[in-house]
Amino acid sequence: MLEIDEVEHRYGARCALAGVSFALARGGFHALLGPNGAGKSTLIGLMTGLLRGQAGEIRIDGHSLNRDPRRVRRQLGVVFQQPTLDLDLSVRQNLLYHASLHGLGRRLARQRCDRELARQGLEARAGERVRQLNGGHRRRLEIARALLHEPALLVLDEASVGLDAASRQALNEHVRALCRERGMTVLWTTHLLDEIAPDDNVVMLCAGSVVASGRADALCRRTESRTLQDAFRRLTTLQDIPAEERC
Ligand SMILES: Nc1ncnc2c1ncn2[C@@H]1O[C@H](COP(=O)(O)OP(=O)(O)OP(=O)(O)O)[C@@H](O)[C@H]1O
Repeated sequence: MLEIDEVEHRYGARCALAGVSFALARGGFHALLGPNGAGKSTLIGLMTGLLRGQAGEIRIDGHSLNRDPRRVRRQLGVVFQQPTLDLDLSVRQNLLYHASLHGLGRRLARQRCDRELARQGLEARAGERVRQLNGGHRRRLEIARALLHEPALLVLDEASVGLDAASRQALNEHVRALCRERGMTVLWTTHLLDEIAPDDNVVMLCAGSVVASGRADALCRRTESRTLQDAFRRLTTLQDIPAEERC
C-alpha cells in the first residue's frame, strides 16, 4: 500500500531524512515510531505534498507521488499533528468545507458527512461549534474529515498528543476498530510506546534513518529486550549523529 524508497530530505544544512526506505502491506494498523526530531513529521509532510520531495520516491497503491501527485493524494487521508479545524464553524460546516476542497458535489458531500459522523459517534453534535467539543471528539472529527474522500491509506501524525490517558486509549482503540471493520490501512506515528500492541507492524525511525522494522514482539526478541520501551531505547541511543552529518 505504501512504499517509501530512499527518501532524503534536508532543511538547509540539517538532514531530517537520510535515505529512508520501508514498505507497508495493505490493510491493518502500522506504527511509525521515533523520538522527537526523528523525522516522522517530515516524512508525512513529503507524503502529503506540504514539503517538496528532494530525493527518493514515495508510492501509494503503486502510484508514484513524483509522477502522479493528484492521484496519490486522493488515496491519502491525513490527521496532522497540529489540529486544523475551524473552531468557530460547526462540526458539519468543517466537514462540508473539506468535502468541497476535494471536489465532492453537495449531495454526495452531505451523504458522506452524515455517514462519517455516524461512524465516529458524532451525529448528535453535527450542529455544534467545534469549540464545544472536547479534545478526543475533535480528533474523531479530524478522522471523519480525513475519510470523507474514501482514501485507501489513513495517516495520523501523533494524533493522541495532548489528550488525557483515557482519551488517548479510546482514540487508539477507535482507529484499530476502523482497520478491522473497514479493512483500512492505517499509519499511526507516535513516540508513545504504550500505544503499540505486540503484534503491530512497526517502523522505527531515529535521527532520520530507519533503525528497525517488523512486528513489535519480534523487535523485542531480536534486541533481547523485555519491553518495546527497552528495545526502543537500545535502538535509538545508537544513533547519536549530528544532523549536519547524516545525509
Ligand atoms: N522547518 C524546519 N526547519 C529546519 N529544521 C527542521 C524543520 N522542521 C523540522 N526540522 C528538523 O528536522 C528534524 C526532523 O524533524 P521532524 O519534525 O520531522 O521530526 P519528528 O520525528 O516529527 O519530531 P516530533 O516528534 O518532535 O514532532 C529535526 O532535527 C528538526 O529539528
